[in-house]
Amino acid sequence: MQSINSFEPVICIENLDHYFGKSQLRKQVLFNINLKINVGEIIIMTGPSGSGKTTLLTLVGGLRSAQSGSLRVLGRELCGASAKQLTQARRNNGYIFQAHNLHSSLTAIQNVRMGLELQPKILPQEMLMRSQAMLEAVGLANRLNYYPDNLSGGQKQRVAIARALVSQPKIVLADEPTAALDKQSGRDVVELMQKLAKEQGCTILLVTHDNRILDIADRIVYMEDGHLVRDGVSTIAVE
Ligand SMILES: Nc1ncnc2c1ncn2[C@@H]1O[C@H](COP(=O)(O)OP(=O)(O)OP(=O)(O)O)[C@@H](O)[C@H]1O
Repeated sequence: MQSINSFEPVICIENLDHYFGKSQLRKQVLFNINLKINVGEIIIMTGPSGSGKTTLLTLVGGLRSAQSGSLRVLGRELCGASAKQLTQARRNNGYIFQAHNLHSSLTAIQNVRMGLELQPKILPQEMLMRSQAMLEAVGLANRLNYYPDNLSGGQKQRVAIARALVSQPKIVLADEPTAALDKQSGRDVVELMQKLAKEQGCTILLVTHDNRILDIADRIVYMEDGHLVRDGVSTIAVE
């Protein structure tokens, strides 16, 4: 197995194309994407609806197979990777989605604990302790045994963040994490992600339409019609 050295970007995308559908219905949705993301960077990917942001995020996350070009994540080539290799790659990632995807029949702490289920060799007691510590870190120490239905939107998204980060993933992939939140909750959630990620030294790739959070990024990449048209340092100020 290849391993990443400290000089290699965490995510290295070269000449990546992607197609959906077969034969006459085949449609190209990503065109010659090139992007390098370094350890600890927070990258926001933005651009119009249908421009290919989620497709690119899911490819990086090993949630779908890369077909053409090169996509190296933590030193592993995902283009042409087997299902087993993709499963392996997914274990290094934390995922946060717009609709938090919490299990409604599990309490906050049980949901967070799910984030550790795939990790080998963690004792049940340690799982609980780490889940509790993570919920404390996101300000939910007094909500450990609440079910999602009894939490606000912002609190649910904080549980989802705790679940994504409890395994101390090297990469966090977030798709519209603030879309369902009001302005203040959205800001709180991304600032929390930023703080925890900096503490853990993890890299964040975040897709958003939310202009109010662009300033948390180290770099913003802009997608249009399947092309990555801009890649630059964040200079955006929040009103
Ligand atoms: N499973 C799929 N099968 C076929 N086409 C798809 C599939 N998923 C996405 N597409 C198409 O690929 C293109 C890119 O979609 P994608 O969801 O990546 O865009 P996006 O920039 O994330 O959009 P949004 O901001 O609305 O979420 C669109 O034309 C979409 O219709």
